[in-house]
Amino acid sequence: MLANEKAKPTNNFLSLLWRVLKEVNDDSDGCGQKFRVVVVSPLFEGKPMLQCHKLVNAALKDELQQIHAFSQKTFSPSQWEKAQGVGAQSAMCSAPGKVILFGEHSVVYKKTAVAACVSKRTKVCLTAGKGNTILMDMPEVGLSQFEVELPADEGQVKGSGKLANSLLASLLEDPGVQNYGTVDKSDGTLMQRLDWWAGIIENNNKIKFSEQALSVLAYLHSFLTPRGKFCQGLDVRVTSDIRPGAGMGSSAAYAVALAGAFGKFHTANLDNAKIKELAWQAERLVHGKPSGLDTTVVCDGEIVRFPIVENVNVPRPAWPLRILLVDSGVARNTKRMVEIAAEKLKEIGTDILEEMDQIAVEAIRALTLSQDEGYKIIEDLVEKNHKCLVQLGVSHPALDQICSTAARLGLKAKITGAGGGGNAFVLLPPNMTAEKVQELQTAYQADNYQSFEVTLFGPGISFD
Ligand SMILES: Nc1ncnc2c1ncn2[C@@H]1O[C@H](COP(=O)(O)OP(=O)(O)OP(=O)(O)O)[C@@H](O)[C@H]1O
Ligand SMILES: C[C@@](O)(CCO)CC(=O)[O-]
Repeated sequence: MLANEKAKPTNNFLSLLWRVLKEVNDDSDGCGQKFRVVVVSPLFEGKPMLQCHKLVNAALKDELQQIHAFSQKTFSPSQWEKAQGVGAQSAMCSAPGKVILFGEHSVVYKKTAVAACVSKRTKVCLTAGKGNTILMDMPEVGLSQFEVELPADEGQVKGSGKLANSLLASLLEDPGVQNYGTVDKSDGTLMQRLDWWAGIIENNNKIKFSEQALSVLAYLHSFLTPRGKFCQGLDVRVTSDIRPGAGMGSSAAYAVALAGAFGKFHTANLDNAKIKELAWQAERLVHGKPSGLDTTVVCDGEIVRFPIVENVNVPRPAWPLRILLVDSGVARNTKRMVEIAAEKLKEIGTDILEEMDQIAVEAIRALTLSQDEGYKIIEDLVEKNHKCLVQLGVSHPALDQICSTAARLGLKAKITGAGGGGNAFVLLPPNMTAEKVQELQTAYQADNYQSFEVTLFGPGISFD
């Protein structure tokens, strides 16, 4: 049996292998003692086959004692790509979610923000499909086995024109788009392709709340396919453990992974700057006015200050920066929340944006200080930033309740992301014990809020 996501191995040995293997073939009829495996690792780069096999055998020394038969094929990533014909056949890319520590909303007005990526990820797999069918699986947004039959040849690509024109009006007018070499407003073929996709979005009754997701796909597909064949079947599978619309950057992770996967599929060798640009454009379809913070942190990983200041990196603090994410369970959409903040700013004036900028700048400084000094400052800034977000009108009674519970227990909390629902985070003291964290979580559970301590920092975009 060829192992795939559905047939994910359950016993310990196979689960361990799963992280490094491309394929596990269980030939044992269920007894778990006979396996053929394919291992792809950068450790094999430049090494003879025998040496690679020895590395695998050494890594699995204990497990191999319990197995009757074990055969392996080893590849370095470049050998694997060659063997697979990647670029023509398949491409995979994943990106993490993020937590905005300070500066959401004010960053839309070019004020300073700081965000870190988290260990939860979204993965996009593209595989050349059969015939002309595009098959999409995006369970996170309720699209499963969504099929689009492409015309047999390019000459038959004709659209209705309505939605495509409005998409194009907002996208192609932007000078950012022009930086991507293949986009040319006067390119009739490109316009027709986008128009055709837009027609599919408008006319298919299977698409309800997930229009945005498909729009993003449509956009990227249209823009990147000039490098490939437009009328070509494709399986698109998006898997994710980031809940959409909860402030954890699901749309950025999706957009970055999609841009990376399409770039790879068409062997376009996009660098991170191009991937970020494409992902930002895709986010424009979802948000309307994204700052670029989310796509930047999700692509670059670790922790970023935004807008980027050249030669200024934000290092991870030398002490454990710990947060508990608490999900209000209230759905909202970022685009609407950005509009609400904009309306509020007209009413209360823009001085608050300067205050929010200073909070983020001070936070970046505090992260470089010692634990005792830095943590105290960060605590204070969490409270101040949350108050500003409340003034901007992007809180919600559930988020207020989450922050009051934290306050009752002597802790500081704030909205993270667009607000209006989604998550808040509670800043955890660096030395807080597991029992105390559990007590806090139990308090949230009593109010029906799910919570979890999230792992901050770590890698951004990945093609493994
Ligand atoms: N796994 C996914 N598959 C397909 N589309 C997704 C996926 N995750 C997110 N999206 C798209 O992103 C939209 C959610 O974006 P939105 O900006 O409202 O929330 P968010 O990114 O989770 O929150 P925030 O921007 O505050 O961090 C979904 O409606 C969908 O269009
Ligand atoms: C609300 C916002 O600041 C963050 C959403 O994660 C919007 C943006 O930066 O684009």
